[in-house]
Amino acid sequence: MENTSDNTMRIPVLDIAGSGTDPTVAKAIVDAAATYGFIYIRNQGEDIPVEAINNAFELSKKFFASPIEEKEPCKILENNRGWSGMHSETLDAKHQRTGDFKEAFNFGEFDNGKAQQVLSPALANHEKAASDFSDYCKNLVLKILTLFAIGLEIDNTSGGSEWFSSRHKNGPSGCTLRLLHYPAIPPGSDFQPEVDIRAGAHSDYGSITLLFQRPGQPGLEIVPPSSHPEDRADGTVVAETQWMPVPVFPPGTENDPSPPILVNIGDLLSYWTNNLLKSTVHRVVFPKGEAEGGADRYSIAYFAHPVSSTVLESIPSKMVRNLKQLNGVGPEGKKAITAHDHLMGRLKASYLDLYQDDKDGEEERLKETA
Ligand SMILES: O=C(O)CCC(=O)C(=O)O
Ligand SMILES: [Fe+2]
Repeated sequence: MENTSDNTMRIPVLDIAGSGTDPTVAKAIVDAAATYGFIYIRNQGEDIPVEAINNAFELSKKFFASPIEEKEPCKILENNRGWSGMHSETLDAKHQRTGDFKEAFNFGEFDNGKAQQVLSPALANHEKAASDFSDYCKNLVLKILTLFAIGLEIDNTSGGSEWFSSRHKNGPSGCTLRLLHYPAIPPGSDFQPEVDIRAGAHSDYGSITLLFQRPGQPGLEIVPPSSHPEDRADGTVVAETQWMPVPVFPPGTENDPSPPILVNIGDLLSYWTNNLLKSTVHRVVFPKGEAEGGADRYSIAYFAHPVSSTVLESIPSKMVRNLKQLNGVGPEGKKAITAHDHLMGRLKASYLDLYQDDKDGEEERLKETA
């Protein structure tokens, strides 16, 4: 692990433009995912045009600035699509006194450029742009998954470099494009800086997440996997969780036309790889020392999931299989579950309210979204 002079660890910054199947880059990306669970992908516009990212953020601003009467009709449903208002989500219920200081809008998968859900007027006017952005994200995900398969040396006879990417294509999945808005604190609110948080500590659910941040809007923090008590080789226990800030522009990228895209591993891919790739806990905090009220923060996340019917079977990679006894996490020797089962398990744990009165209609709806 790379240690910097101020004793913080640095998430690696990789440039994968033009390196579709380069084994050296593939090894580097697997290493980063196994050590940190987070990777910066430098973005100079080759994989996702800078303009497409800027436009997506403009659309996000327009949507969140629109009146509540326009947002209400697209409120989030059991299918995980739609708008969730301030404090409606509590990502770390054990430690939060109130819900996250954020609102969000989830787009599910598009079908031929059309959203399969209710859109507010602000979004409906730019449906095609949102769909194109979602496609850019998906293509970058497939490229990264190809590099993972190469880096993990998946048997060629079993699918080789296509092993993950082929399981993320040609079928409905839980892939979600999420716009996020963390408003400045309105004067007179009962915001408590010591306890309140923009997004509580959590890990993501799917295979990988792409995260887009804006210049001048920091706040993301991670718990590096190596600082977990169980990972300490000398057996010492870390008394407090070690949070490490994740800058928007890490060293070397300051002059890039757009911040690097953060890629992080979700719970499903961590499970699938017997915890070789790490699903890292992260959160979003209010920047310290900011003027009272602070500033709005916007981010965009693309949560990639395998096709819902994908069986999370053992991965034909020696690197992964060698870990099967070590971590006690993973599909080896367990009843096979699908990507859909895995996602539903995680969603239910986080959104109890949404699923509580839901016993009867549940089966039907699960079939619809599967
Ligand atoms: O806004 C961010 O920077 C992170 C958001 C996030 O972690 C999430 O939505 O899962
Ligand atoms: Fe997250």
